[in-house]
Amino acid sequence: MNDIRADRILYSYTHNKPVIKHVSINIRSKGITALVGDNGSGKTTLGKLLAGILKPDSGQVWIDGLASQNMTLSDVGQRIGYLFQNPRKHIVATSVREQLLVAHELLEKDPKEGEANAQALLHLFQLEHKAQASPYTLSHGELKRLALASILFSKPDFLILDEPTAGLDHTRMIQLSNYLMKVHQKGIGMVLISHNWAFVKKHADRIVTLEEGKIVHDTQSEN
Ligand SMILES: Nc1ncnc2c1ncn2[C@@H]1O[C@H](COP(=O)(O)OP(=O)(O)OP(=O)(O)O)[C@@H](O)[C@H]1O
Repeated sequence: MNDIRADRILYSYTHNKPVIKHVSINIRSKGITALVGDNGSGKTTLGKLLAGILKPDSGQVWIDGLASQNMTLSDVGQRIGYLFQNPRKHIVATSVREQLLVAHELLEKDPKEGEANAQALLHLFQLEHKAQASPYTLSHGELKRLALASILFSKPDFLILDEPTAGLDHTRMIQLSNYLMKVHQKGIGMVLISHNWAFVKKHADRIVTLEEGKIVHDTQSEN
């Protein structure tokens, strides 16, 4: 996948109150970029704009060379996996296993291949014992892992993860770290939106700081 590029994007939820103010940024498709900043500085909004979930009021976001305005959610979903801050937003099925397979079935792909992929992800995210359980009975950490697994199921080229460590205990956080490193080694770049400084320092090769809807720092990390 090519880089994601934002050109002077402006975005308001409420008329004339922009929360993203003429932001330009080029996100390298193989890198790990952290978006940091205070609560309300616009990180989630910028993440959704870069993911093509929100469309800018003015300016342009280019995803893999295509203008986000002209892309459907399915177009962007095939390229970018977006993890919502609230993992419940991902749940569309009545069992953990089904949650992973649902996109595959919708696309009418080979069931055997889907089953093998689901099994591998359940194993990786230590959810095998919950395969038949309802997603609504999972703990927050389990739900977060399921949400990540369901994003990765469709093998996106790029990930945008909004607060991936929130609600995870130390052990789960280390597991997530290890997993993201494996994903990155496969050439998948990501944007990490996070308040977890240790996590950001460990993974990001670039740290972009937002303040009131503007980029105020953009630094390469020592990684
Ligand atoms: N759906 C919405 N409707 C109206 N205003 C919104 C909406 N979502 C966010 N905002 C406002 O937009 C601004 C930026 O919010 P955003 O969630 O992007 O910030 P953030 O940096 O991700 O914050 P946090 O660290 O708390 O997650 C805030 O002032 C917020 O109140």
